[in-house]
Amino acid sequence: MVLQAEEGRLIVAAGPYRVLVATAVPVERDAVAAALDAVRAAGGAPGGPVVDPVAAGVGSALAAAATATALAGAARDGTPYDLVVSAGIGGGFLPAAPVGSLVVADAITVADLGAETADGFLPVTELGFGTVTHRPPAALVRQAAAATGARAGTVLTVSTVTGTAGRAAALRARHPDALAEAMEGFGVAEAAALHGVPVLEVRAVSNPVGPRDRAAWRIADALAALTEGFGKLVPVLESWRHHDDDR
Ligand SMILES: O=C(O)c1cccc(C(=O)CC[C@H]2O[C@@H](n3cnc4c(=O)[nH]cnc43)[C@H](O)[C@@H]2O)c1
Repeated sequence: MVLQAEEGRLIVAAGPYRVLVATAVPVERDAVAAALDAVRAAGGAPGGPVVDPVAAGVGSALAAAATATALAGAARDGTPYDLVVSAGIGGGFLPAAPVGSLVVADAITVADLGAETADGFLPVTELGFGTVTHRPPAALVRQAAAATGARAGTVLTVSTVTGTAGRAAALRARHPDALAEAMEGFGVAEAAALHGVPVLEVRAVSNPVGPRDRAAWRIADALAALTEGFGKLVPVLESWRHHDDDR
């Protein structure tokens, strides 16, 4: 039963399951909202989740702050979120993640939080601090990848967009399972972890990770892929529950 339906926001059932979708910029938020609108126009999703897309900002710090603020506000209002999704465009490592393809993170790893030494990069964990990887629920990742046709793998969070073949090779050498890089996932995941909420990251590939080539960007194609992918993800979010994750 559809209880409430608004532009850019899908509320299809009264249940407790609520999903916050944190994109970086408004065009990404709108791409997600378009998918939710399409689901609603097709008759809604009985028993489904409340899905709220927000533009949380570019970069890990702003994404973390905005996500934490949204989570805290919802909890304060008695409508806490059950899942956070970091969604948007990203760079894809070739050949595994070509432009226009979709990637679901089975690991959300910050690639450049640590220390540079004469012997190479040391992640912050080896300095005795914090964490460098958040792992989305495995069953949710499997189901999301199957439903959307996305590949599942590591999505790196970087502070600096990769712009050389050398940097791309170094990242792949350190993170052999990396399929994509973007700038917000780890911040969103840190905020979610702070609030005890599971996280998922979905990236539509807008450009290859490698030598800088602005002519090679396909942002419109990536946003279309994000909309299409999110439309297929909604039924997964409907059926998934955190306690299902040992399947
Ligand atoms: O100026 C450049 O060469 C350049 C290349 C790719 C992306 C940018 C951005 O400023 C976009 C940042 C924005 O989009 C996400 N994104 C998209 N592609 C990538 C990427 O290859 N590496 C990291 N982030 C990417 C990112 O999450 C930001 O929200 C500039």
